[in-house]
Amino acid sequence: MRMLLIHSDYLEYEVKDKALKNPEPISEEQKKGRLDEVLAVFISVEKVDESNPDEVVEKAVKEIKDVAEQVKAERVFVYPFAHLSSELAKPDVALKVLQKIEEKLKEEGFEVKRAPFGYYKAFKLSCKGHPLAELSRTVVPSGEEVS
Ligand SMILES: Nc1ncnc2c1ncn2[C@@H]1O[C@H](CO)[C@@H](NC(=O)[C@@H](N)CO)[C@H]1O
Repeated sequence: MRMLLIHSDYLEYEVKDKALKNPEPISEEQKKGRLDEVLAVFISVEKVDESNPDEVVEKAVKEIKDVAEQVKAERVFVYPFAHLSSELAKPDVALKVLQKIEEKLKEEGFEVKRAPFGYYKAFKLSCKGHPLAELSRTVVPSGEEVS
């Protein structure tokens, strides 16, 4: 899994079109979303993660929590982003992983939104620009190699 973490004044998105034949079903309300004072986490779930999705969820949540504590962010925006890897996991696995990351971050006490999966989306982001505002992390199941 590849993650790009951007500490932001805000992130907002608007769903534009289907990017998959069967995207995640969403309500009218989910077609737009915004969070202020947020750690935006753009995530590409990778094929290597398919060998142990639950473990990669745990590792990702740990990394996100660690960065959120460093930048003092209480909100997290989980953003499916298929552009950080050329070895993507299948959509059904990827969606489940992203849903679990969202769920576990909420259990940790964060306010969390997750952008809809399987769509083209317009988005606006205001990066804060401090030294820890732009970070990347890679997590893989134990025993797998980071490519
Ligand atoms: N392995 C994967 N990891 C993360 N997201 C994934 C994925 N496989 C499919 N998606 C989702 O389907 C859209 C089309 O690839 C993706 N859409 C996007 O990445 C938008 N930024 C538009 O390009 C994403 O929602």
